[in-house]
Amino acid sequence: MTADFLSILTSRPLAEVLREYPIGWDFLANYRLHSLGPELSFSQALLEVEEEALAEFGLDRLGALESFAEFLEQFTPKENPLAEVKSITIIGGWNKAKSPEAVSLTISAGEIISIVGPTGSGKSRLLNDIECLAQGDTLTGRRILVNGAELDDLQRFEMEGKLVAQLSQNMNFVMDLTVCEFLEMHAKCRLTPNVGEVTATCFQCANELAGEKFSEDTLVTQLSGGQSRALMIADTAFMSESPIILIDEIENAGINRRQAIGLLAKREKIILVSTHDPLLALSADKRIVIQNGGIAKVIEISEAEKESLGIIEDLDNTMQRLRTALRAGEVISMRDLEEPG
Ligand SMILES: Nc1ncnc2c1ncn2[C@@H]1O[C@H](COP(=O)(O)OP(=O)(O)OP(=O)(O)O)[C@@H](O)[C@H]1O
Repeated sequence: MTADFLSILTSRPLAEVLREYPIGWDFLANYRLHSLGPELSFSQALLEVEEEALAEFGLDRLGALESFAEFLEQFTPKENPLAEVKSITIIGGWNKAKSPEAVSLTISAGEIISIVGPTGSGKSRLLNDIECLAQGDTLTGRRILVNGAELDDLQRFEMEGKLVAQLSQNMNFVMDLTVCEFLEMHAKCRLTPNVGEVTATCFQCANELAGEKFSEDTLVTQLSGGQSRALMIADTAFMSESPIILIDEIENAGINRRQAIGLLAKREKIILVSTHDPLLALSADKRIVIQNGGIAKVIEISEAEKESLGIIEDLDNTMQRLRTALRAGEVISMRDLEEPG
């Protein structure tokens, strides 16, 4: 791969290389080479640079060429085979009573699956099995296939941590960055092209999801729980390469939950949401019902259930309105309950 970049740097005009790999400007700036002739190849342009100028950085011409090639290799996103995750399949294990789960469920990219069940029934356990790509070695005995195939230990090790992004209830930021700096840092770390455009989109989208607006200059440590969740959802939707998103409880986050889930699904990701919230449970394509540690049913959301979403949304809006009114110190009257959402 470095050899490919050596060949690019010796054959193609520098301007063209920098258009394709803008990160190269950082290297040139670091070595005070930013005013090299753009119409020449990097190796030709180097001939015009004083040897002493390079020696200052402990380099000769060949060293500078090799360093630039290595730099470009290091900071160029590699093809991500995980982006090609088209489906996962959950092969049932057993429930807490050791009865088998008679399930083989395939979930495709772009599908939303909700997971419902009583408290303590095993919803988070199912999310954990998916996150660790269980191969019959967790207490449920489940196996998770990727694109229909079992994973060997090496593939599992390579994929673990990259396949799945978890959005959990509590988001605590530890760095004192502004929202803008935080998004930019993420975009750069993930080698996202068009950093400015992506961070602007993320910011706008997070603000649409959050109940209360915040500015680009707000410190992330000062965001409310709901605002933090909204920021992380937008960040995951636009910048994360993980093809699977696991969401554990967002009902109390004070954000537009349906819009958030829809946004993630639009990015052709596999979404699993563990929830006690009827609005979220019915906004999915299918729902998994967990009982006593096992998958008891998989229900396809019917047209009739989808039709009921309008009424549930009205009820939900009424609850939101009451919350807002109570927070603002208002007194609730029967009219508040009757008003349409
Ligand atoms: N099939 C199983 N066999 C044995 N133990 C299980 C099984 N499934 C879940 N458990 C265990 O049951 C406990 C409760 O499970 P879990 O935390 O996943 O429940 P939950 O549905 O997410 O609860 P909540 O709604 O309160 O978040 C955990 O200790 C989990 O490891």
